[in-house]
Amino acid sequence: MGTPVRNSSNHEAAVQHPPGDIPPSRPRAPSRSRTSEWSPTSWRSRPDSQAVRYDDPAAVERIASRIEELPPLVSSWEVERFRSLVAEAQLGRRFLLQGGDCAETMRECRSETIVNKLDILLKMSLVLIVGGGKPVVRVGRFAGQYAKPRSRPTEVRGGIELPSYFGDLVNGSEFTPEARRPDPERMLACYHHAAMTLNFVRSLSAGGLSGLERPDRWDLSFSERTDLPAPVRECFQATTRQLEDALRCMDALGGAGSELSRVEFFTSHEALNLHYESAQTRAAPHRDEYYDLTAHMPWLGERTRSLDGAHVEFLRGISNPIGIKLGPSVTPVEVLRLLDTLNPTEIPGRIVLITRMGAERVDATLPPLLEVVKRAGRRVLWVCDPMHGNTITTSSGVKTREFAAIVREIDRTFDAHDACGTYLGGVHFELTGDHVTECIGGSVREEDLSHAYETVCDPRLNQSQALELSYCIARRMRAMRP
Ligand SMILES: O=C[C@H](O)[C@H](O)COP(=O)(O)O
Ligand SMILES: C=C(OP(=O)(O)O)C(=O)O
Repeated sequence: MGTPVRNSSNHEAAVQHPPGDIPPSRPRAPSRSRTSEWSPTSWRSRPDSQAVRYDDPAAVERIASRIEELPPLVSSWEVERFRSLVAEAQLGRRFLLQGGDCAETMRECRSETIVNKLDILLKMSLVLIVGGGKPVVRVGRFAGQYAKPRSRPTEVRGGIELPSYFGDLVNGSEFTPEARRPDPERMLACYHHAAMTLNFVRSLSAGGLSGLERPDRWDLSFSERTDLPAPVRECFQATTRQLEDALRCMDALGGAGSELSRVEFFTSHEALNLHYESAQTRAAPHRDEYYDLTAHMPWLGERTRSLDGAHVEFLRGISNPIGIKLGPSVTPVEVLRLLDTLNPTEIPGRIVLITRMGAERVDATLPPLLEVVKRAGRRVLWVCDPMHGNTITTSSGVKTREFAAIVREIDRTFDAHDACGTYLGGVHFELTGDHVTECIGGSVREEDLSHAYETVCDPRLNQSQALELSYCIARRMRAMRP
């Protein structure tokens, strides 16, 4: 990592850590003195393939300075705790569940939407804990997932060409010149919406599992489907019985003390708009470490992982755990170079490699990556994102994903890890707790997509599809247990 250049305005408040919380000294962040200088703004000298073309650069600076003064959204000690959990997951002791919107919007910063999102993530995690047999680290794609990388800078509709929608942090999704104009004020508005979301998430999480409905009220009709092979159906039904027993048992114990009664959520988003990310990047008090305090886990996207690019430069200097998306075009050598650059001193819990190959390409593309990382003895957490490699467009031009392809990618990813002797330690989904019709599968057929197609970017799993997936994953985790 580069030598950090300190700047008096970007220090996290010098407060004491809460008693009993993770002390700041472990594990130490890498010394950054070996390579070139790093600062929260050193990314500005590097190419950024997704750079936003603002027409008022002075306004961008003004807004970024304001965000710099505002309180951080998360704290460095929460990030450290998260890192310690990721480190345990890297050793096979935990499983990470990451999920939320493709593109979070300010309009959907509503209590019902947030409650539903937490509810589905909580239910899925319960299925994985009880059915899969591992403690689960819950990570939301929320409270900051407002910026989207796009394949093309502009979009054409009816012969009119406008800038693409790059997420609410940048512009509006409506197809008008006014909405699509990048507006730096949106960074501040999104900061406020992230803060409101996080505030509500924190207060809901404090209630633990107490608000969770019992499985007998969940929609588990998928587990009765006669087209499921009998052993799968039996496994699903056994998982439901186990869940009911576990919750009854927890009630009897008063909910205290068990893994099931502790509900912790961490936040994540793609660290895409570096004006926003660097404005909230602070040095921890009395330490030579910087944290991006917009989220516990920022990630590097498939479109922004170029080794000499701005995003790699920014992420190499912060101490948060970071996700790295890996698509089918990445080479084993590139992966090793990313690890050398982003984790030169092998900090436990630092790197989460999120593979998103596409169901039909996993078998050819994943094993060489697993082998090279294993042979190099690098410590990473492998996570499967079965969404981004499986996007298709219907003949009427609607972006969707097939549930069956998503399950196939997960199954093949588990197979590849089994064959290589590596641990698949997490999954990453675009999902919502609402009853949308964006992905095909279960009760949603292609002709139903228009009923409740609400995403502003890519299609998300709905509540029942997401729940069914958690059963499929639990089944594979169970098989993987010694
Ligand atoms: O979520 C991922 C990307 O932002 C999204 O798939 C890009 O979509 P596009 O190819 O329509 O730009
Ligand atoms: C853009 C995303 O994914 P990827 O970088 O893998 O395409 C995403 O997860 O929002």
